[in-house]
Amino acid sequence: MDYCLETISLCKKYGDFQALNGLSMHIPKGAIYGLVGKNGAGKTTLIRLITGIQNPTSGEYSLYNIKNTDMAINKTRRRMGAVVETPAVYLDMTAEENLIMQYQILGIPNYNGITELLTLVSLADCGKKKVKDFSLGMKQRLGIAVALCGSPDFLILDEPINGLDPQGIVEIRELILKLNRDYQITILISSHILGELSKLATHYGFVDGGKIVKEIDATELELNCRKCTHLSVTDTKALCRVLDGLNIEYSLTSDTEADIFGEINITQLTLALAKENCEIMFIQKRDESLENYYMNVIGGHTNA
Ligand SMILES: Nc1ncnc2c1ncn2[C@@H]1O[C@H](COP(=O)(O)OP(=O)(O)OP(=O)(O)O)[C@@H](O)[C@H]1O
Repeated sequence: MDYCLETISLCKKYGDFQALNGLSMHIPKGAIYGLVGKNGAGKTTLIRLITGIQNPTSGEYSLYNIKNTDMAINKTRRRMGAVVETPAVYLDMTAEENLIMQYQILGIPNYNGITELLTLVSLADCGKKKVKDFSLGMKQRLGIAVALCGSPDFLILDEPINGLDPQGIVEIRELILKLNRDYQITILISSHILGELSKLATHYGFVDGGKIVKEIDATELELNCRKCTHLSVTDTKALCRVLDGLNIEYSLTSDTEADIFGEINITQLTLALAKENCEIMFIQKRDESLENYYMNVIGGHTNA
């Protein structure tokens, strides 16, 4: 497998505190890798190490097969863009000025790409506006544009949707998908908002107590998780008779509600229930699978 980033037993100590405790992870090229973990699990620490903001206490990592101890790592890091913690933007400058400044820092001789970048992050009409007047979502998108200035093929986003409203979340999601699909950018997203991650990620790493406790790709996760159809009916006894007759697995969750596992034919079920004078009041496909899976994986582990 061709990895964009591989870490081997990474450790980071802050004084006596072991923030990373032998973390090994593998991000395939082209992936959207969801780094999932509760507060304090070590996500930001990992990102600080791989972006070169801090050094590991022990262990190593390779970026595009270049080890962190290799002299070439600084050059290779230029293939990486990152938004760590809060977007690195200057509030008293306009969006355009922020991008010009980043171009200058990177030594890019002309500013031709700036209009395209602003368009890409849906800020084309706001280039001349001061960032202090931006919404949080706009600041986050500008932060991503700044991270994209050097045309990286690996983008790291630390909790990119924290604090955003639903519209802001959709805009960031669409941008991430576009960068991955149209620009072939590998993306690492740290988040604890599982429902949102599950709409994006092709791979997951579950981190707890400073180490990865499980890595899994989205297809494997799908196979491991049970989707269910949740429904509310007027008569659960009738529902049980019908489901038993159809040999369908289910679980009653209240006097009127049940979860049905596996694929069901809704028409067949509705007709069978009607014959028993039972009506369906409410029906919904549920996909809490990632959350359940996460709880099972994390269960039994505690922070170091
Ligand atoms: N500079 C530091 N000095 C001491 N301890 C630190 C330092 N930075 C982080 N830690 C501790 O290391 C642990 C991991 O922190 P980290 O920020 O990596 O977690 P996280 O998974 O990103 O959590 P969150 O979602 O809250 O940002 C935490 O217990 C934190 O208190």
